[in-house]
Amino acid sequence: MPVIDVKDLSKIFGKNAKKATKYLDEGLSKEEILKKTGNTVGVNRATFSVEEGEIFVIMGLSGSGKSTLVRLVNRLIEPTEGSVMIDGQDLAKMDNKSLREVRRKKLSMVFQRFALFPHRTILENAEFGLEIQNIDKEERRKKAQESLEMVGLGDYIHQFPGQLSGGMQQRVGLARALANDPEVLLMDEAFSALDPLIRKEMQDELLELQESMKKTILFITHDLDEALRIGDRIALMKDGKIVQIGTPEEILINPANDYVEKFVEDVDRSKVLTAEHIMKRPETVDIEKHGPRAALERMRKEGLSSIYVTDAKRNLKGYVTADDVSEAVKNEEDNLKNILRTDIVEVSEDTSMHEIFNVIHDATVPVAVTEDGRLKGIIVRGAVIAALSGSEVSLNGDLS
Ligand SMILES: Nc1ncnc2c1ncn2[C@@H]1O[C@H](COP(=O)(O)OP(=O)(O)OP(=O)(O)O)[C@@H](O)[C@H]1O
Repeated sequence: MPVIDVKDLSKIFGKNAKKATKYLDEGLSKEEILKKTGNTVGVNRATFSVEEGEIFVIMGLSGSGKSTLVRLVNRLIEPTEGSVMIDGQDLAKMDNKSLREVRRKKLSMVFQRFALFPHRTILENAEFGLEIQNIDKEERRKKAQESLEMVGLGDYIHQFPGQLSGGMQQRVGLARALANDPEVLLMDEAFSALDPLIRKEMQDELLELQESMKKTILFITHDLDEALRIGDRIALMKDGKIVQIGTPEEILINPANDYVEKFVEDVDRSKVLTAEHIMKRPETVDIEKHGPRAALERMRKEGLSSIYVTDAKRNLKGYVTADDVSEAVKNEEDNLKNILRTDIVEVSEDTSMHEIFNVIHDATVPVAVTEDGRLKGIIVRGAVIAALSGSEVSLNGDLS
């Protein structure tokens, strides 16, 4: 069951919501509806679900409806239509008390402007969420301190916000949200006020924290690079509508329409795509079963100038070239061992294209994708170039 399940969620601002909804059904644009009814379409029939432990990013330009959407998710604003389920519970069916409970215990919000109290210490700020839940002092101190330590502020707990840098203040905001130990973190442009370098640091830190804490995170941003960096999946919004939901790779490789394509046009693909997305199934021979003759036959059949060699368990042993194999056949050798070449660069599935590009740029050796020594795939030069330039190519199994 998804932790957050949103269906056909809409928000129309203004007094003529019914009429505006009708126009939406008729396919009128946000602008046309504003002209005709004076109402603003905040969110237009958004449907998505967020799985446990996932970082789901809502991304879009200013005014596309991100903040409205996140406020609908924690029901700070009432939807015009549609439903929000948190852990299978329908927010619309809750009375105020249960709603407050859900907001306090399950959902914690991290804001852009930190929203810290200037006259409270860092520790007192971090324990604020627990304080309003009437958790006793000792326990909330302990929890607040733990979460401050988690974000690397263990030594600053008695300082005041004004004594901390922007990045550190944002950590306090994060620690305050974490002290609640919520299931879901709602992060609304949480890093947008930070300098680019600090921002990147915070993104890294969030990803690192997430490795161990495995929260479900709904992250709002207008920054595409940020979305691509931290999102497991991204929902791209335009004029209140979600125009595409997908992993960063899906969005880059298969943009749903011209808008998305234009949007991602300038992205540095090499930083986002990894070996996994471009690796191909390799042709192999098994060194324990196949000699030069079998290898040669195989290469001729497939039109290859070289072929990978593994053992029966698919552990990568090396590769052999057609020339060497022909020679070995001529000399009636019965083993591939003597002609085995091992100058292969091994990468893992999550090695970035950027790194791979540097490798294939500098060397002519084949690149193999392995995991614990087992051959999972191969990287073909053409695929790297094609992926970086955004086009698809068809490939053969050649090593070059
Ligand atoms: N309270 C409101 N009353 C009327 N219109 C609103 C209200 N809140 C938001 N809107 C409108 O709804 C649309 C979506 O706004 P929203 O703030 O959700 O966008 P956003 O993507 O979060 O933008 P930003 O990044 O600038 O905050 C905009 O056209 C906005 O003008």
